[in-house]
Amino acid sequence: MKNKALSCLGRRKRQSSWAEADPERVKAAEEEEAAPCAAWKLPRGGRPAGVNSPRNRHTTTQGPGVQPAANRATAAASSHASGEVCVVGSSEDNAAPLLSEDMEKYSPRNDQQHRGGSREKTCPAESLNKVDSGQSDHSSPGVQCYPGTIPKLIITRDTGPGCSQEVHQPSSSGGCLEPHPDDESPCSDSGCGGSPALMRSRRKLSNSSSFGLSSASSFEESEDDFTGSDIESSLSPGRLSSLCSPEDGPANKSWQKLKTMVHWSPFVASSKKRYPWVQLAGHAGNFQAGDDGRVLKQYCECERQCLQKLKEDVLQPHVPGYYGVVNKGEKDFNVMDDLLADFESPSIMDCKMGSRTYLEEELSKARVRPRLRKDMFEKMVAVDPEAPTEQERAQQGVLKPRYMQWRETLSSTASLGFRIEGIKKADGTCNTNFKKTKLKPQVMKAFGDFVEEDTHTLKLYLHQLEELRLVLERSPFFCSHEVVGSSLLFVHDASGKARVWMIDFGKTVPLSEGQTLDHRTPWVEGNREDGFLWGLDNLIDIFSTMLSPTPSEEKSSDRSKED
Ligand SMILES: Nc1ncnc2c1ncn2[C@@H]1O[C@H](COP(=O)(O)OP(=O)(O)OP(=O)(O)O)[C@@H](O)[C@H]1O
Ligand SMILES: O=P(O)(O)O[C@@H]1[C@H](O)[C@H](O)[C@@H](OP(=O)(O)O)[C@H](OP(=O)(O)O)[C@H]1O
Repeated sequence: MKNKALSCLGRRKRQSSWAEADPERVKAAEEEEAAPCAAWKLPRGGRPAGVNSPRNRHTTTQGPGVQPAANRATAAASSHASGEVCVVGSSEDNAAPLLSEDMEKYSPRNDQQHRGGSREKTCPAESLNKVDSGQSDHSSPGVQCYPGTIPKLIITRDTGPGCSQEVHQPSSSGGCLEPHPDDESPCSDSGCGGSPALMRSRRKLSNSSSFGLSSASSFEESEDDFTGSDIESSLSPGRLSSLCSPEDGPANKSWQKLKTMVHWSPFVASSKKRYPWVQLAGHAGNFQAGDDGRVLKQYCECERQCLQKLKEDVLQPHVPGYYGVVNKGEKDFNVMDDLLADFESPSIMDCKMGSRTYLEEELSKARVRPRLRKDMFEKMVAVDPEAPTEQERAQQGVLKPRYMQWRETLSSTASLGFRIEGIKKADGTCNTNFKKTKLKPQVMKAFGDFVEEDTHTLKLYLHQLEELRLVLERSPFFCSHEVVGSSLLFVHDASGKARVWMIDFGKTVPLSEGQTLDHRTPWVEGNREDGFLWGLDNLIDIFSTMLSPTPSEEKSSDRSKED
């Protein structure tokens, strides 16, 4: 187990495509926003059970986070005058902007107890322990100053998809903060000072990343990325098929090759049967093939604890089965069910859940050790060259919370409580260009495309989501954990099966004894709410809307009844 910490530290993210949503589609979606129902055409189906159910308590685009977020922005704006605040996000964007003021003003009040819950070095909570041990008390709601230099956190002023503007205050530090390989939030690879950039830079850079391949990593190829040609020459059992989007621009040629391979040359991804393994999102190199329909995921203590606890929870049927830790080569892995194993040429979608994608402890850490992320700066520039502030440009780096918030407001995370990370369809095509998929009509289009506009599949998914919500609402595990960065994995195939599972517990951490979350209350730092159920409510609402007849369909149906 000596590599536990390293295994999480060493994770590396294959960058998503920079060539984001097709402007035509964005424009169309924006137009459709005005008439969302009409924008969506599915073969007509009956209104499924649960549609417009009173359970959908937060079924508007705005959701519960809007007002408080706006309030926070307003509050921050006034505090800004005092010189403590850095920048204020737009109140229209539904985001829950984290302000530097917030970072200093609030703190997770129950963290001491919370941290006691986790002893392992690799758990995010543990890294927070280290952070706080040398830190002054942040528990009072008054402005608490960390006795060091904290670069101002700059909040994206989001005026719509692809339209980022920032206002910024000069950093008190004035200088560039060097990334540091130490001080990492091990499990999450996050640390808000960022993943260990130096460590990362020692690794071979992903060719695929450079041209926008999203996250597809290799079985038994866990450390090295490969180019299209690498893959082509790797048509051997145990290799992973790497996928990218047809919209990825310069990668098109490689993508074509990959697509063809995926389509025609399935690899052995499991001894259970032959099929191409697909990793739609996440950190490259995190997965390897296991036996008997199982996969090995790079060890993370936090995730181990969750998967272990989930074996005893009502959520168990909705998460991958867990089979402990194995050591392979120099590394430890968590062994879990391969959720694709029982499908033939599955279509897969990964939706990252929640209104926030970083843990509260990551913020605490950022206060203590703010680190600039060059890789994140580059990812930001690739999507929107105008996004970084002058200062960030000068520093060629951004703080991780700033990047994460920018991603959240650019996509639907902040406004809907979930975002699409990637979609792979049965024909092998794969799209990970969803960074700017933010508006409901855009999301609906993506979902419609994913299910090939098949009402039956949509209904199955809706049913699964409603069932999952019921279970989540009574799950002891769920109410006692801050669930951040977890995804819903949607899988269906031509046989008529469609399933949804919850995956990725690398940033799911226990609350303090007796504390619970409802996962719908808007987040204010310290309350640890994650917006997971709010996002699920919105997902359910969207699936329901897609299955509802449009007003014109209703009219014509009324007319035919009259006739
Ligand atoms: N048990 C599983 N069975 C099948 N596919 C899986 C499973 N777990 C993960 N995947 C695939 O791998 C992708 C990434 O998974 P996951 O989110 O767990 O990785 P990660 O590296 O921890 O991601 P992140 O960067 O969000 O922390 C998913 O989108 C899915 O395609
Ligand atoms: O999707 P993108 O734009 O590539 O951005 C990544 C995404 O936000 C991941 O969720 C995050 O990993 P964690 O959730 O584990 O923090 C990763 O941080 P990282 O680079 O520090 O791993 C980011 O780079």
